[in-house]
Formats: sequence, structure tokens, C-alpha cells
Amino acid sequence: MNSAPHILLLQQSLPPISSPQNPRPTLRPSLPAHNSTPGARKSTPTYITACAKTTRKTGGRRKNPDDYHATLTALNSKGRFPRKSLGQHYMLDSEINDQLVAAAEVGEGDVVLEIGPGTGSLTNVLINAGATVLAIEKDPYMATLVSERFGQTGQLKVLQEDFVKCHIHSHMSSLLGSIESSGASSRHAKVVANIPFNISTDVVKQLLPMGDIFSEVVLLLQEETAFRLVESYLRTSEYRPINVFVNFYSDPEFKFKVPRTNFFPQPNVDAAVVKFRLKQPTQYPPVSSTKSFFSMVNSAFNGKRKMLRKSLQHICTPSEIESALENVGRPATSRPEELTTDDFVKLHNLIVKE
Ligand SMILES: C[S@@+](CC[C@H](N)C(=O)[O-])C[C@H]1O[C@@H](n2cnc3c(N)ncnc32)[C@H](O)[C@@H]1O
Repeated sequence: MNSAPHILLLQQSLPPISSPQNPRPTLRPSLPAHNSTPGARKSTPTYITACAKTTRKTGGRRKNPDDYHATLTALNSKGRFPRKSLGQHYMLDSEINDQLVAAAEVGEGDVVLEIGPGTGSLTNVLINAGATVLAIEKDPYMATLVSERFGQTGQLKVLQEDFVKCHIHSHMSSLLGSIESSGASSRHAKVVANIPFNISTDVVKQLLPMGDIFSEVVLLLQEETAFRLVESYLRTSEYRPINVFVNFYSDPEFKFKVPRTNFFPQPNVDAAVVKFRLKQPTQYPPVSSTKSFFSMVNSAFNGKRKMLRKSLQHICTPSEIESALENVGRPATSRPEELTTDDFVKLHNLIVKE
């Protein structure tokens, strides 16, 4: 007998899941076998009970193929329940997936990287838009599920790997190469993904410097992360090296907020969509070495409360830093949070000799 966990779906007399009065329920494990009804067989699987029904689209609007019940049914088919460690919060509103795909302007013939396809709700919209999708999924069960769901289309390649560890540049280059050699146009690929919040920084750090293969990266992130990456302003304590990094490699844009009630299970925070338009390598600000540039930026912020003429003393003398700042058009007493990405580039080129 299969002892894998299942999801028991109660379809009757269920409260709506998206109203504030009826917060979306969470999956909860039933009592373990030793607490179950006397006489129950020992091999009874651990049931997960979900007490909710989805809001259905009516009045001529199309039905969401990835609503609450469909998501649970898909998980149940593999005996799965959402895993917190994998950031598994599934999107229930296909209109938000439509907006994600529209934000990246995905169209016929595009090649798209999706990180964490899960049950395939976003993958479905991407495929319907005419894209060929490379999906990286860490959870082997979800990788199988999404392969089975779209295997027939010929528009999906699934890699069961951890995105953080995989060689995404070479995977994507070889996919683009094979599409090109089949006679199709060789446009840049795009990234569209509802990613697990715990790998957001890794994803941004890996993908943004890949302007040679990607033109846009559209990510559904934790709202706070989205603000931190896009709307941290000069002279505030939120302004960090990551902002210099993001602006060096891309033009970021905050697109829209996604309330937490749209996910199952519901996370503790809201989300938001950010679009990064990647710069091509020829458009990067001119520095002799990106390694020494970001190392200088990090050093500058390490001494956050210090003036640059102190925190960058390991590179050159305070008076050399003061005159370089003057050259950049900044006061000799400048602190890191007062410099734009362009200012840092100019400062680097004046003080770092290689
Ligand atoms: C937030 S869910 C999104 C699922 C689906 N895209 C959706 O919108 O409903 C994140 C997905 O990423 C997968 N995942 C988590 N960590 C991953 C990693 N390091 N590499 C690749 N996939 C990962 C999870 O298994 C899960 O399917």
C-alpha cells in the first residue's frame, strides 16, 4: 500500500478563501496514526486536510485552470504538500500570471527561463503565449508533475536542479544555440518567475550580469525585497551595495503589488513584481574590472558611518580620495550613501590603478 502523504480535499460547505473575513486556510496535518479512530489500519497515510473552496470566475470570464482546487488536486496526484523549506507558495490567480507574462512582453517564439514552475500555473500562461520554456525545479516531484503536464507541447524543457547551483548560462546558451540552428531567430531569452523568497538575492546576483543572453528578468518577489532593490534612495539607510549592483547591470522597475491572499499556502508577507531590463555588456558603465569595482563599493559601505576618505584608505591616501571626490563633483566629506552608481564608477576609475 502506498504510504505517501495525500491531500484530502473537502469540497462541501467550504468557506471562500480570498475574503478578509475568511483568510485562506492552511494545509494542516491530520492526527497521526496512533491518535486515529480505534481499529484503523496502521498503514493509514498521513492525511493533510484543506478546508476551503476557491472563488470561481463567472459571468463569461474564463475559468482559472490553476485555481485552489486544481492546485490541490495536482499536489495530491503526487502525494505532496507544500514545503516551507522550498518556498512553495503556489499562485492561485491566473490573471496575475497573465500580468507577469505581459510585463515581460512574452510573445510567439520567445525563449523563457522559469525558476520553480511548481504545478505549472505560470508555465501554462508562458506556453500559451507561444514561448519555449526552460524550467528549473528543485523538487523532483514538481519537476515530474510539470513535465507530465506539458510534455506533449514540445515547448518545455525541465531541469530538475537547484537553481543556485546550476550552470544556468551554459544551459540557456545551448538552448538558444539549438533554437538558432533550427532556423528560428536568435533573440535574447527572458526570465519570468514566481521564485521562492529565500533565493531572491541569489537569483538577482546570478541573472542580472547575464545581459548577453537575457533581455528582461521579471520576478515575483517578497514586497519588501522588491522595494529594497528598486526604491532604495540615495541618502537613506536602505541604500546598499546591492542597489549599485542592480543599477550597474539593469534598469529596474517596480510593476505591481501582489497581496498574500493570492498564494496557497498563504505566506506571512505580501509580494510584488519587479521588471529588470538588462543592459547589454557593451552598455555597462566603463570600469577596468567589475571585480575591483564591486570590491571598492563593498568596502565603502562596510564603513557605512565613515567618510569615503577613511573607508577607502586601503586603496589610496585620504587626500587622493578627497581630490577624486572633488573631480566627481562630490564633497570631500562624502559618505557611501551619497554616491550614485555613476559617481562610484568615476571614483573607481580615478583611484583604482590596475
Ligand atoms: C513560490 S513557488 C512557485 C510555484 C509556481 N511557479 C507558482 O507560481 O505557483 C516556488 C517554486 O520553486 C521551487 N524551488 C524552490 N527552491 C528552488 C531552487 N533552489 N531551485 C529551483 N526551484 C526551486 C519550489 O519547489 C516551488 O515549485
